[in-house]
Amino acid sequence: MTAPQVVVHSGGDVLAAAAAARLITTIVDAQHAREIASVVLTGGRTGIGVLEQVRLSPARDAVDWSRVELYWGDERFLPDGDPERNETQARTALLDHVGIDPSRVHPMMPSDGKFGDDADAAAAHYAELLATEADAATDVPVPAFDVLMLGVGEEGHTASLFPDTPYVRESERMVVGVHDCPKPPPTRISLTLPAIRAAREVWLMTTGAAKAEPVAGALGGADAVDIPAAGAHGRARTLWLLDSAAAAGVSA
Ligand SMILES: O=C(O)C(O)[C@@H](O)[C@H](O)[C@H](O)COP(=O)(O)O
Repeated sequence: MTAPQVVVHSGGDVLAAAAAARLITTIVDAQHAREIASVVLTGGRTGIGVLEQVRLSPARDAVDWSRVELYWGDERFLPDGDPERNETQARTALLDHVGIDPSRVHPMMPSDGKFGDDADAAAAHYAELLATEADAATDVPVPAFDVLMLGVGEEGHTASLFPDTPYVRESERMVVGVHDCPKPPPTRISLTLPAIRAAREVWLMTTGAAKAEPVAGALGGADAVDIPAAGAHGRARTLWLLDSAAAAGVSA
């Protein structure tokens, strides 16, 4: 397991701009090394704010967006195009503005898709998709994601893995339908911790005083069942990108 690295920014706006710059260079480097970069997006204000900053950055043109493979770490199980879907928000923030190859964009199924309101079937379908791109570099059936971004909830959830649930304990399946979530909407689809850990780099990005407790807990060695964000780490790097309010409880 990679030891977490912590970068503290003065505020949320700086964090979003700095993370956007980091994402652009990470994609450029991955394309240089491996032709195609694979990136896992997240929902939430911080994750979407980073995508907005990528859109606003002139450096975004350093990326060949047609060679970026895009996945999601979790999705709110809502109808296609719903403004609360992580996919919809990512498209509005960035994807509609750059030359993405539509065949390389892999959203999780909406609740009015092929599987109707069966989130478990939609999750199994996403697991099958990930398995078709599985990479020998990981020991699980998912791609070797170059970078996987995550947000952190006030009670320590990450992706849609909430504390003390069967989903955060999942060790076999790569993708799960998540039910009865405390954060709306109640039904979601999420990568599990084993799938998240297949990523080369995992970035946990969060801001604000309300996140100080889970951040301190996760970095202080909490069990992932209690603080799911504590269980998210990358094969090569685990990076916590925080503002000073969220980092308030982290010991230097
Ligand atoms: O779809 C979602 O809701 C998420 O992916 C979720 O895990 C989110 O990233 C955190 O709840 C943080 O959200 P904020 O950045 O808005 O606090």
